[in-house]
Amino acid sequence: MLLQVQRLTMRYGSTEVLSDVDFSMNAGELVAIVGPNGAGKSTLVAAISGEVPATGGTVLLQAQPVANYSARELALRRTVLPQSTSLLFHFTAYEVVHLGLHCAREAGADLDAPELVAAALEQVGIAHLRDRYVPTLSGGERQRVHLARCLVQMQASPRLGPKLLILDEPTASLDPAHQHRVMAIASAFTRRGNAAIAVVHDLNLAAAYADRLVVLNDGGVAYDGPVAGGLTPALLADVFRLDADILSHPRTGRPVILQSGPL
Ligand SMILES: Nc1ncnc2c1ncn2[C@@H]1O[C@H](COP(=O)(O)OP(=O)(O)OP(=O)(O)O)[C@@H](O)[C@H]1O
Repeated sequence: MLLQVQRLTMRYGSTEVLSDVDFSMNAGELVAIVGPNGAGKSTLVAAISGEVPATGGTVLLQAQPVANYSARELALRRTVLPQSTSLLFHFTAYEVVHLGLHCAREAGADLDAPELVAAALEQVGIAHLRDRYVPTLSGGERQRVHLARCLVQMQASPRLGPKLLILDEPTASLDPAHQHRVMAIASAFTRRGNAAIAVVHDLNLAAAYADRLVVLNDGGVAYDGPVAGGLTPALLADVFRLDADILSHPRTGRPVILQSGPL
């Protein structure tokens, strides 16, 4: 098991945001985490990434508690694309993506860095922006620079086993085609023997790409399983207060959520 979240409890002050959450994933899976605003999705991924210590319970990455890894050891095993990035220093896109290699270089890895960086820029569709300064890029372009940085970071230590890509609302500032592209990149990453977690609000995007759906609500897991079983009108009504029908995509057979409005 690549990731095991065991009886995770997260509290801010006296407010309990997550209670006894259990959740695990294998290499090869793309898990979409969905849930209403304030359900605890970002809190869950912050605990999984080791950025915020668990109030209670354990998060195991490659069978070791995330709390036991040093920052560098964690950086070689998992990467996080946050909702927004405030790294606005005077670096070019190429230089920011290149930063993804630094943890591995210090660990003594032998890397053909320029090729890896160029391939990642190409993969996220911004090869033409490689020499632009990141603060001058649009929000969506910047988001793709950081996705490329994450991809490079996860190639930096091939000997350390399957990697975990954590995406917290990765598509928020992207146009529709790029939203699909990011999810397809995450999916391709899992097919190379890794795993990815994506927090997404767009249920259709989750339905189109995820292998598994985890629905968070009221501090706990309301559903954990195949996408098709989870996205029912009853669950959408209960958890999201949403009036919706579920159709089947005529070409892919994946669920399509037809939203009529709030309940
Ligand atoms: N640093 C903090 N201090 C106090 N409360 C917090 C803190 N961070 C988050 N919370 C609260 O914890 C709850 C869960 O927040 P979280 O950001 O994890 O939810 P989310 O599901 O990611 O929400 P959204 O969909 O709006 O991004 C919310 O009620 C939020 O107000």
